[in-house]
Amino acid sequence: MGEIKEVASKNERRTPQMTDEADENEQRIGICVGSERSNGLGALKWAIDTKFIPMQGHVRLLHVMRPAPSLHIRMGSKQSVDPVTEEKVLKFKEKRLETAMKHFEEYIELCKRNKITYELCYTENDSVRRELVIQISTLKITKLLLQKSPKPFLKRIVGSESISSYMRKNTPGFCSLVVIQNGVPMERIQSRRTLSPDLTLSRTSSDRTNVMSFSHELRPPIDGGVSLRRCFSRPNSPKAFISRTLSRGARDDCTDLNTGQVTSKTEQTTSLALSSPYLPPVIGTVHADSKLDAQRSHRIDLLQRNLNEAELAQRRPYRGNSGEITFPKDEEIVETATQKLAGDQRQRDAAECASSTSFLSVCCHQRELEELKAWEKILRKRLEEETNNRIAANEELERERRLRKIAEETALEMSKAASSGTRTDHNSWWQYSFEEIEKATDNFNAMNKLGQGTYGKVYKGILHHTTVAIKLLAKERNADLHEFQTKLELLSRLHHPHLVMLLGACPDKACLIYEYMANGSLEEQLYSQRGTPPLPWFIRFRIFLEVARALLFLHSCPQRIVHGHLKLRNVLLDRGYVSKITDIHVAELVHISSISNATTATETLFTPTSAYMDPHYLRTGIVTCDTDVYSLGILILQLLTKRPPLGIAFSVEEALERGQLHEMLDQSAGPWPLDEAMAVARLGLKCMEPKPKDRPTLETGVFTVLESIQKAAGSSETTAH
Ligand SMILES: Nc1ncnc2c1ncn2[C@@H]1O[C@H](COP(=O)(O)OP(=O)(O)OP(=O)(O)O)[C@@H](O)[C@H]1O
Repeated sequence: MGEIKEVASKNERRTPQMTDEADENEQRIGICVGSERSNGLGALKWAIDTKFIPMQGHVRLLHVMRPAPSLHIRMGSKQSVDPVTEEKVLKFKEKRLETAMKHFEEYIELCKRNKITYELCYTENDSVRRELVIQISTLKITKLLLQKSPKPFLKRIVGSESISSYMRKNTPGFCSLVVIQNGVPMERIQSRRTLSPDLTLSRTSSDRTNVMSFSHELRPPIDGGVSLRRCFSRPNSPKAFISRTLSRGARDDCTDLNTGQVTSKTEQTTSLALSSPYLPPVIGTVHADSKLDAQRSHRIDLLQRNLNEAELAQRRPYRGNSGEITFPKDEEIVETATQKLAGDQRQRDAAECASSTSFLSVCCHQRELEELKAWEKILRKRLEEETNNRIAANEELERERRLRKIAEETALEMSKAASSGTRTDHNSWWQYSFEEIEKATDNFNAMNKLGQGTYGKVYKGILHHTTVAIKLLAKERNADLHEFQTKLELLSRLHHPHLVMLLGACPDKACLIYEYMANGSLEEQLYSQRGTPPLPWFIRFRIFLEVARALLFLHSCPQRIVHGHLKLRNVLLDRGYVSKITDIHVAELVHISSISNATTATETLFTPTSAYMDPHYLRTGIVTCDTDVYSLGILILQLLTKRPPLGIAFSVEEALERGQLHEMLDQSAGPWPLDEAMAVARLGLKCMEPKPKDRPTLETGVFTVLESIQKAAGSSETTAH
C-alpha cells in the first residue's frame, strides 16, 4: 500500500476540477478492472505495449464492486446495540475496501513502471455493466478498454449476457470500445448510440437512489452506501476509510429480504439528502486531505441540524427548582444536541451493522447454496462414474484372478498329464455369451472386420476393456458341441510366446476369442497391404527363429500337434512385431500316434493349402512334423525373396548356384547380410526337400542355422531402435 501511495501522489496534481475541465479533444482512456486478476490487466498491458496509452499518458482504472447488501432501518428507530456487531461491520467494511484496493495493485505497479499516471475509480453498484456505462459518461471516457474473459462457471449455467456484449450495445457514442481477448484486440467498436455524455448520465430508477442526492457543488463523500461511487487519487488506509464510512448518515436504500433486491425509497432519500450530501456526479480525483476536511464539515452540518432541532425543542421555557420560569442556556442546548447526535449515530450504525450482517449472510448463503448445488450435481455424477469404473475394474480383476488361477491349475495338470499321460476335463478357457460377443463387436459391424479365412470371419472387439480378435466360424464348420469343447480344451492350454493365445470362446455359436495382433499377418506386412513400411531383413531373421520355436513347442506337446497349414497368413504380428502362429484349431485335430509318429488326415479335418503343401503328404496323405518343416522352408524363402510359393525353391536354388542370390533378395528389406542370407536360403531349400528324411530336424538342423544368423540380426535390430 505504501508503494501505491507513492505512485498515487504523482497524481495529486490532477484535481477533480482539472479532470473535469480537461480539453474536449483530449482522449480519455478508461480500463475496466475486473474482479479476476486476469480480467483487465491484459488490456492495460496491451495498451502500454502498443502505445495506445502514450508515454506519460493518463489512464482511468474503473472498478465496480457489487454493493454489500443491507436492510433499511428507519432513522430514529430504537435498536439494542451490540458492540461486537459493530466491530464486525468495521472489519467487514475494512476487508471489502482492502479487496477493492487489491484489484488495483498490479495495475498501479504496471502504470508506475511505464510512467503512466492514473486515477482509481472505485464504485459500487448492483449492476456492474450499467455502472460502467454511467462511468463512461461521468468521466467522459472516450476510449474504453475491456478485456473479454472466458465465461465463469455459474454464468455459463445461468447463461446471462456478458459485460462485453452489454457494453457493445450500451457504450455511449462518444466512446469507442476496444475489446481485448488473449492479449489482442478482437474488436474496436464505435458505439451506434449517439447520446451525449450528459444525457447518458441519466440512470434507471434503481440507480437514481444514489444519484439524486448528488450535488453539483463539490461536496465530500460521506456515505459509502450501497451504490455510492468512490474515487481515490491515492489509496487511503482502509481503516481511515472505514472510520469515515461508519460515521456516515443513514442509508437511502432498502432491501427486500425475500428477493434480495435493493430498491430505493424516494421519500427516504430526499430527507436523507438534507443531511447526507453525496459525492458529486463529476468524478475526479478527490484528495484524502480534502476528504478529511469535508468529513469534518459534514459532521458540523449534522451537529448544526441537531442543534436546530434541540433548540426548537428546548427553547421552550421551563420551571426551575425554585418555581421560577427560566430559559435553557446555550451550552445546555449544545450539550443535548451533541449527545443526541452521538446517540443517533450509534443507533444507526448498530442497526445497520445488525441488518447488513444478517442480510449479507442470507445472500451469501443463497449464492453459496446455488454454487454448492451445482457442484454437488457434478460431484455426484463423477462419483457415479468412478463407482461404475471401480466396479468394472474389480470385475475385471476378479476375472483375471480366476483366469490366472485356472492357468496355474492347468499348467499344474498339464505337467502332471505330461508325466502320467492322463488328460483332465477341467475347462481352461473363458466362456462368453453370444450377447457379449455381439456387444464386443458392435453387432459384427463391418468396420470391425479384420479379415476372412477358410473357416470364417474375424472381427476386432472389446471384451472387458481388452481388444480381442473374434473368429466367427462358418456354420458348416460347427462341429458338435462336445467335440468343439474338447478342441477348445486342448487349444486353450497351448501357451507359448509365439502362439496366438486363445482367450475364450462362445461354444453355442462357434466363436473363438484370440489375443489381438495389432500388425496383422506376415502376408499383409510383406506386401505392405496395411500401408506400413516394408519389414526390414533383421526382423525377418528374427521371425524365422520365432516361428521355428513355436513349431518345436507344438511338436513337443504330449499330444504332438502338427500345425499342418503354416503360411504367411497364419503368422501374425503384435504391436512390437513379435510373430505368433495362429489357426492351429485344425492342426490340433491331427493326433500323431506316438508309435508311428504319423497319422492320416481326413478331408474335413485337414485342408492344406496346396502351394505350401508337403509333396510327401500329397503323395501319401500322411502328415508328420516334417510337413510343418516343409512349410517353414517355403515361408523362409518367401520372406527372403517376396515371391509367391509356387516355383520359389527352383528359382532360389538356381540363383544360389549362379552365386546371384542377391538378385533374388527382397531389396525393400534393406541391405541383407549376404552370407547370412545365403545360409538361410540354403536352410529353406533343405526344409523343402521332397523326402522328409532329407529335411533337417527343427532341434538340430534348423535351430543351428537360425540361431547362428541371429547375431547379425540382433545387433541391427538394436541399432534400428
Ligand atoms: N488374432 C488376430 N489379431 C488380429 N488380426 C487377426 C487375428 N486373427 C486373424 N486376424 C486377421 O484376420 C484375417 C483372417 O484370418 P483367418 O485366420 O480367419 O484366415 P487366414 O488365416 O487369413 O486364412 P485361412 O483361414 O485360409 O488360413 C487375417 O489375415 C488377419 O488379418
